[in-house]
Amino acid sequence: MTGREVETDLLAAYPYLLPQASTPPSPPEPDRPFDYEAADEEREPAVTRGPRPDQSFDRVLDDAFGLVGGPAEVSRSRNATRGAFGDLETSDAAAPPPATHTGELGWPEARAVAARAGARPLGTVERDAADALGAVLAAPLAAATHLPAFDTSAMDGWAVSGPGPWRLRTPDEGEGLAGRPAAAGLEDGEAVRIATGAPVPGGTTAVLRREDGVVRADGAGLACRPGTASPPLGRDIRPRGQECRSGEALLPAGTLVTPAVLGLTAAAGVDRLTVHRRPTVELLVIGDELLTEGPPRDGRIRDALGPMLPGWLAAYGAELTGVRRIGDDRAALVAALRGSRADVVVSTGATASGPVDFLHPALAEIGATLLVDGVRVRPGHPMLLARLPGTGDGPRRHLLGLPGNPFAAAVGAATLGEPLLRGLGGCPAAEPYRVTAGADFPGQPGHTRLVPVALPERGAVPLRYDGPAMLRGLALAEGLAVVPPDGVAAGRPVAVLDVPCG
Ligand SMILES: Nc1nc2c(c(=O)[nH]1)N[C@H]1C(S)=C(S)[C@@H](COP(=O)(O)OP(=O)(O)OC[C@H]3O[C@@H](n4cnc5c(N)ncnc54)[C@H](O)[C@@H]3O)O[C@H]1N2
Ligand code: MOO
Repeated sequence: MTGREVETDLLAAYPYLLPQASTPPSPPEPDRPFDYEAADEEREPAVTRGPRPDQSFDRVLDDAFGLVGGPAEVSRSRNATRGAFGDLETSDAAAPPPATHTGELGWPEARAVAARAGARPLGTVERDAADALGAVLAAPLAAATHLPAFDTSAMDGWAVSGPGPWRLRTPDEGEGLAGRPAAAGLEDGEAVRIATGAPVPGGTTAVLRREDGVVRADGAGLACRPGTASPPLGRDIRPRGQECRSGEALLPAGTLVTPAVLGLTAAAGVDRLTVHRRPTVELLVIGDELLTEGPPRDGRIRDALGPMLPGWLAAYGAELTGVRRIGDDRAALVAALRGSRADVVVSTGATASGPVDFLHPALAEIGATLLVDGVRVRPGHPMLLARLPGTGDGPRRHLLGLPGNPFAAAVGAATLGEPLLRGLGGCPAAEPYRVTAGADFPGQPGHTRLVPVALPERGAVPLRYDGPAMLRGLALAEGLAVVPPDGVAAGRPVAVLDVPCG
């Protein structure tokens, strides 16, 4: 990269910004290895199998459930599909269609399918507030007290009654301290020392701040600092019920329980919360080549997704029950899928069609139903979503299959994992927000691109090292730009998804 390619100010702030799209590619630098990822991307065909972009969404959904082909095939599969996806309306009774490759969906349609799969929350539970962090309120949070619970001093100083000067009570007569009952009521013309947070005594008309009062030499009198007036009625008193009344709804159902919500819950005197049950997730990291420590060696590489995905999935509302590593072994994969009790099994790798990519055959073997089988997105197109076979009256269970390439896996989690997990946890997926594009974002015909971006003042700017197997761009990203097939020109709005950072 040369200084000509990147604006100097942005380069200083974000050393990994992508060069401007209009800039011609620079020749390989002698000390840099050949960029196989970029070369692969260039060789990719513009459009892959799957429905054409102009097809209606209904048609796209039909394709997703294997309803492609002639009328006979449609009528054969229709019922099975109702039992599967539209589990939306019906039971597990109908036999699911086999888990074979179907058609890729467009990015918005795939997200919509994942959102529908998660549309019915898993039920509500009552929890100690501290255990509800990350869950979603299933009932409004109602205050168990007025807030403040009593008239409270907002400053250190003196509670005074009427205009000064005042007779100052001695410490022996009692002072106003936080955590103690209010001092005895004040007569007109009396004052008593008081601390921030202490209940103000009856008869108080204002609090005089410590820096605004002067105590007489004998300690028995108090006056305002020379040149200042007595504080007006109510000054520096927080009146009882200023923030809320007892029983008042402070937060609506559907609110995510954040650390601030826990603080408000405690302040309002509430100990237990009714929340939507968070979906339990088991992470299956698949691949013989994966190491869990040390540098890559003997053709093996480090597992990047075991360390990365738990935080991402938790940010989407998942309650992780475990990370299991399995080799490229179909029987082990089938056993892991059959053995898991998690609401959502998230797997990494084995989605493509390599000799040991066993996810599709394993799903077919256990009778899973493919809801999404590939998405027209770069990277991450082999991602998939399947419904796992029925568990009687229990809640529906799903398999989210993320591609093995690490950035592709992140794109899969953001595309399908977010709407699925948030929905199951009782909270709709966050809509992408709009940001001005700070550079041209070239499109890829027929495909959506998810691009890691920095968000400097001038708008969203793509980061370098965004190849499917790379995490260097993502690790610096403040968002993921959703670039439609025809691209976004600099100065136009571009949709951006949050990158979990918790
Ligand atoms: N003939 C085709 N081959 C491939 C296609 C295709 O359409 N036709 N798609 C490519 C794309 S795109 C992707 S993405 C990958 C998806 O592969 P899999 O999901 O089957 O994953 P693997 O083959 O197991 O691994 C791919 C790649 O990622 C590395 N990997 C896997 N897991 C991890 C991990 N936990 N941490 C770090 N790296 C991981 C793995 O070593 C491979 O290099 O398929 C393409 N092929
Ligand atoms: O190369 Mo793949 O686009 O999904 O990572």
